[in-house]
Amino acid sequence: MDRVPAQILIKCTNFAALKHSKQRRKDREQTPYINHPIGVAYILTEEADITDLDVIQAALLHDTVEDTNTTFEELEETFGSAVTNIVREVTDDKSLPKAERKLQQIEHAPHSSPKAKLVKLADKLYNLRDLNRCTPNGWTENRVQEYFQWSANVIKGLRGTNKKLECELDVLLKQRGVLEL
Ligand SMILES: Nc1nc2c(ncn2[C@@H]2O[C@H](COP(=O)(O)OP(=O)(O)O)[C@@H](OP(=O)(O)OP(=O)(O)O)[C@H]2O)c(=O)[nH]1
Repeated sequence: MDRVPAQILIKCTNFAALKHSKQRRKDREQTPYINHPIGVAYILTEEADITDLDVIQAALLHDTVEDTNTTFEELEETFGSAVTNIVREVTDDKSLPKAERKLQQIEHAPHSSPKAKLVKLADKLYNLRDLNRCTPNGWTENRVQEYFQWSANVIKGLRGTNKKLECELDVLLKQRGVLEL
């Protein structure tokens, strides 16, 4: 029997919640990590009017391989290749040194698929808003500013994908006086 959207989305949400269950965000309140992927999916549905189920599923699952013991094979078996390939596109290679990883995001952004670009734009929007809400433990003001600048360089390669998300990001970048290099 065909599964309806509610079943598909709750399956993803439950999978991500179990995988991220022991993780917390870096903010003072140590917010449960799952708030982030759910928030990214929420930005896509509520602010960007995205209804594509593959995109919403990928948003819910986008940090499972990068930040938990989840493998791409596990995602393929559980959610299929369309969703897994989007997650693959937005997953950093954590075996690389951080500077290299950050550079790769800038380089890969313009070559991503439109669906992966949507997830990336919403991910960046969530993280930049989060930085304005609360500075992560141990971050200096300079590190926050550097994160905004680096994000602007990634966002440059994602443009032409979704007007609403890009406008929201522009407001945040402008407030910080950040220009795209
Ligand atoms: N703003 C903010 N970010 C937090 C918080 N807790 C965890 N993060 C995560 O931290 C990452 C940014 O921190 P960095 O020091 O630059 O990167 P790293 O954790 O990957 O080494 C983001 O990872 P990411 O999702 O992989 O995104 P990206 O930075 O690679 O795009 C973000 O989701 C928080 O409280 N506030």
